[in-house]
Amino acid sequence: MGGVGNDRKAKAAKNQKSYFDVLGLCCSSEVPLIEKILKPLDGVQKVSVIVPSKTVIVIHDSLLISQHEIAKALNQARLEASVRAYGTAKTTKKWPSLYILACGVLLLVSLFKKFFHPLQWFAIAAVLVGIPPIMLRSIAAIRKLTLDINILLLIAVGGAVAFRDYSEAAFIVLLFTVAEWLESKASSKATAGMSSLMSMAPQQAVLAETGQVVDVEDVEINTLIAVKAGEVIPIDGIVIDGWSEVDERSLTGESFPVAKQPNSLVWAGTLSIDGYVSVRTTSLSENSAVTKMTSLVEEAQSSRSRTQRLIDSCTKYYTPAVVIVAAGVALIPFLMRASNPRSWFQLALVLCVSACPCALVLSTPVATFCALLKAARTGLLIKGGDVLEALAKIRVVAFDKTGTITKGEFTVVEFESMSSKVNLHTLLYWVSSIESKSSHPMAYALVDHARSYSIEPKPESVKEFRIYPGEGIYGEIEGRNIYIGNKRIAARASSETVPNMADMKGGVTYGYVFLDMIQVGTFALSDTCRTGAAEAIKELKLLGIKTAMLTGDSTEAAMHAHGQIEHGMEIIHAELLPEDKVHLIDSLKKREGPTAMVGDGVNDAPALAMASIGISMGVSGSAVAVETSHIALMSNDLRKIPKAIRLARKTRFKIIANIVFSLATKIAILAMAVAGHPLLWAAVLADVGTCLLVIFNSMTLLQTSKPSQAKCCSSFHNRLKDRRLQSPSFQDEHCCHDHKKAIAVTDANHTSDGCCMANGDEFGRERGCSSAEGTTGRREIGGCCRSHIDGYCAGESAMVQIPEIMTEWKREKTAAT
Ligand SMILES: Nc1ncnc2c1ncn2[C@@H]1O[C@H](COP(=O)(O)OP(=O)(O)OP(=O)(O)O)[C@@H](O)[C@H]1O
Ligand SMILES: [Mg+2]
Ligand SMILES: [Zn+2]
Repeated sequence: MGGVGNDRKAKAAKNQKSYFDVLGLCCSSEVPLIEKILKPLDGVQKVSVIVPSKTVIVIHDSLLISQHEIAKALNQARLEASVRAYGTAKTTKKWPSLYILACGVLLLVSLFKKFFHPLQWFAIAAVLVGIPPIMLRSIAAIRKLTLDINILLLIAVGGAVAFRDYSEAAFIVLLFTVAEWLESKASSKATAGMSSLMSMAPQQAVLAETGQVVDVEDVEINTLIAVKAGEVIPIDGIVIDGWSEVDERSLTGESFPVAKQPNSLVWAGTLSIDGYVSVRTTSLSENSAVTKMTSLVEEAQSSRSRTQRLIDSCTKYYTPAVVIVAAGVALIPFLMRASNPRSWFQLALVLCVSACPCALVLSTPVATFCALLKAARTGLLIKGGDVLEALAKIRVVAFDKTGTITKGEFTVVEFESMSSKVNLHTLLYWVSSIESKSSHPMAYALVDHARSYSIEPKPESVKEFRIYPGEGIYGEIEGRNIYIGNKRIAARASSETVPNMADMKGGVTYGYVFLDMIQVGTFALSDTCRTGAAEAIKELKLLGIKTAMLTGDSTEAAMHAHGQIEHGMEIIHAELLPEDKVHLIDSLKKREGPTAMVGDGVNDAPALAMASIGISMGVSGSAVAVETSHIALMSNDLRKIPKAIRLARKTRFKIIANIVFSLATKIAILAMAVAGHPLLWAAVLADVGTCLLVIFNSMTLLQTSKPSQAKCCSSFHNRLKDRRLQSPSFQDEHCCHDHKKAIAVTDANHTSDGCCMANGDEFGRERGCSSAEGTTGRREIGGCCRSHIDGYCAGESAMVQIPEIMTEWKREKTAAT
């Protein structure tokens, strides 16, 4: 490890990010308190508070202030803070504390005062046992000049005691402490989800050459690391040697293992199930996809959505206003010597308790948090509550073609020299050398094609290189000017009109090679649509959303892709320049309403930025696209898009329900109080009860919605875990049979699980495994023909999804031979 690594480490050690579990954080009204405590401290740079999971994240200079000092500062305000060890979820209080229990028992005893009057004093004891934490937090809040629920509650309890309603006072204290405990239990579930995101990547890596174990922060780019079966990959990289199956669920949400061989990309935080691989790292640990993902989820948490900002600014005035009114209600009749100051006083206390806006304040962030967490777990990175809100309103989804609807993995169908002066070998050498400087998906295919003729491209011999977006490329090699691209580049290179090749063959992308104004070559490329693209478009239609295809490719290629996705698109535009895409998105936005754009970032980053919501094809997409987009698909499964929209709509519904519910209860309690029934205990119950209900209502977003999928997958995972204990009989087939219907219609994962029987024609067509083949006795495994498996490995190279069933089959086969 060189000096750079040490420097970086020194820097990292200085600016530390620490996580604290703050159990005493009961509602958003305490956020300002925490900020007021921490911000003035020396060395504290940034404080973000995640209310739903009771987490405080502090970026601080570890030389100036330690984690423990920060925790201590929080604990002085009785916030029950503790430093969260890396990646561990906090241990939740399974049982309420002894104080809460004692408070409850004492209150119960006091209820027998009717039989023996002095028992009423037990209620006072109950208050005394239960109130200290509330009192201490109130003192801290008063010191920082903030008004929070603890103070309001203290006033209410004080009032009840003043009226000698000892049981009522005790009841309020008990209600509040029990509710707090329940809340912390509920939020721990959310925290667990969050820390499982955080702890995905291990902190140490094994160097492949020496076997030495080092901290991941010390591992530099291009270091060889070793990953054994059962280990989690520590840093993003590329497989150099070995073979393994990797469970990428943590990152992509896909629950099927992915086969990795040399040249496959692997991601930090994913689990190597079997085999051994050595990996050359391609990023620093702090830049790996999973680290970015967690920091984005965190950022999304601390950035507030529009609804939330609105609520926050309202409640800023609400609490003080209600407290002032309450004071007026209590004091004015008293000063005016009204006949019954007691009932006025009670009304004032009810008002006071109702001044706590916690349920309303929680209504958006908890729902947003749960939705974002749920999304992240399914391989969807949504950057913030605002995006979620906008997503629910989307009317049109526009798709880029190459690399988005199609895989962007071209194969060269034809490559011909058209001039007697240039032989094929030379032409391939020129073309591949120039193309090796381009990152267009077509370029990779052409370079590979040349390699298949044992021609090694030499990018260093290309003198001048230019990219014409939407047209092609230009390069000077060995003193010759060469243009490669579509009809447009042909027009640029020469004044002659080129023959329209699409008339001759159909449906593939055609290219031209020009040498000094003369056409010297043609080529034809083909690409296949992604699995699930057709389904995704159908789903969007069901949601009432229009779909559009915007492509820079030829009309023929666009129509060909359109045919493959069952003619589902409503709007198609081909032969677009990057700026045309931007204009089209703009006009779609004006004409149809909020428009989302899905792209891979090759030439469509400006369109992604113009769209109401830019969705990028995740890990395989370009880095720019992932940065500029609002949503990133961690796996390239387009079916995640309708899923995301459903989630967004559901979240919006939950938020509205939360707001209506929390406002309605407040209004009901206030109305009753004004009408002459000031029920203090009911006001407290309504306050803490709505808080809890809002949390539980939002947490239902975390649940998995499809029971059929859950069933099949969970049995799959159980087998994955202890597969060695299980007999290798093919229960998979069984599973697929059982879930046949559900799988064929709904489940994203199962189409790739090697179960063609269930998926019949569709599968066969997509994988090049016709049903005819299937029936001619080649169905060797789980009802899948053999050519199918090969098709898998060949077709999807890096992102192959070889299901367990196939591995097991392979293993059995090797055992047999
Ligand atoms: N490096 C290249 N080599 C050969 N042809 C190219 C190259 N780059 C672009 N072209 C030609 O220009 C056309 C338009 O390219 P552009 O990148 O705008 O769109 P695309 O990626 O093919 O399609 P989409 O817009 O759907 O992603 C391509 O279809 C291709 O014919
Ligand atoms: Mg593209
Ligand atoms: Zn409250």
